[in-house]
Amino acid sequence: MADLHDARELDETVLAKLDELVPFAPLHQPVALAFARAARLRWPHARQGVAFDTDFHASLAPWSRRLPVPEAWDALGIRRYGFHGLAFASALRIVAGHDTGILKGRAVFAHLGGGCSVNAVEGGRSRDTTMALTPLGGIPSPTRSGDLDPGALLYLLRHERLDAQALEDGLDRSAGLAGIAGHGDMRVLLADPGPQAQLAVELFAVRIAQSIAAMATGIGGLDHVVFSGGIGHRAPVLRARIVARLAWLGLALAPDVNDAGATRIDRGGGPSIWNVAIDEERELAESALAWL
Ligand SMILES: Nc1ncnc2c1ncn2[C@@H]1O[C@H](COP(=O)(O)OP(=O)(O)O)[C@@H](O)[C@H]1O
Ligand SMILES: CC(=O)OP(=O)(O)O
Ligand SMILES: [Mg+2]
Repeated sequence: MADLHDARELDETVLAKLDELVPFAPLHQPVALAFARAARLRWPHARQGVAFDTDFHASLAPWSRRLPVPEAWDALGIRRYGFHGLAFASALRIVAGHDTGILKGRAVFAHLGGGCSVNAVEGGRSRDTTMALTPLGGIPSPTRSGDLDPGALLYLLRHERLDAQALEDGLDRSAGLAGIAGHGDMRVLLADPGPQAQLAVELFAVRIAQSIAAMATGIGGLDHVVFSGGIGHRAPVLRARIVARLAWLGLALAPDVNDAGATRIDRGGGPSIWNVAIDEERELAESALAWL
């Protein structure tokens, strides 16, 4: 994984390396590779390129990259790589179009979609991020657990005799919001007054607010907060619940502007707060242009 950085030609050698990474992202990698192979069959004479969702995180701080595991596991590649790099790059590009200050300041990005992660960016470079080796780590997502006590997995393996497939199914597809409330659609959960739906939303909002504060701590402060993704961009109520928990950091929304779904949504005076419709495909295309 370590040598797959910059965008490049997608040839058979790179495809074979990407096949080896399927175990790290079972929800994502098989779909992306099937699509790439179908495109090769359909357009055999076209040149095909690839850009990596982890690439934005090549600049992670050493204390973020290294996981606190035995040295021998680190040598196996058990490290933080981070994901949603195309999403964060797009969000950064959009906000920089309004305020170039974000390229010099301390920013925390909350990308809340099918998968959710929070990212610390200092001077335009990623320094820390909540997802780690796989898109299962970090904050909870609609159907993924996020971080757990690793002892819980040992207990399930050893005493409940769950195998790796059962753990993967549970953690990737039946956990997160869906684990608590039975399904992971934030639209439905926000409209559901039932206790399980409310617990799921509250847990989600608190964990994200905590992660924003934690990410800010790693980069020594907070000048900008940026929301993106299907939930982050489309659910003003959730943004309000998250930001309300960060008032002690000086964050304050302008409620009308937030409800209207505007791009800049803070009240002024504290860190700026942004709400952006990202374009991951454009980031892919920009990477491809750089490679060509
Ligand atoms: N109006 C909305 N309010 C709250 N959540 C929404 C809204 N629209 C979409 N979502 C949620 O956004 C998520 C999908 O986010 P998106 O970034 O589009 O997905 P993906 O990561 O799969 O590309 C789904 O969990 C969906 O429930
Ligand atoms: C990397 C990742 O988790 O992507 P998504 O949020 O689109 O599932
Ligand atoms: Mg996504």
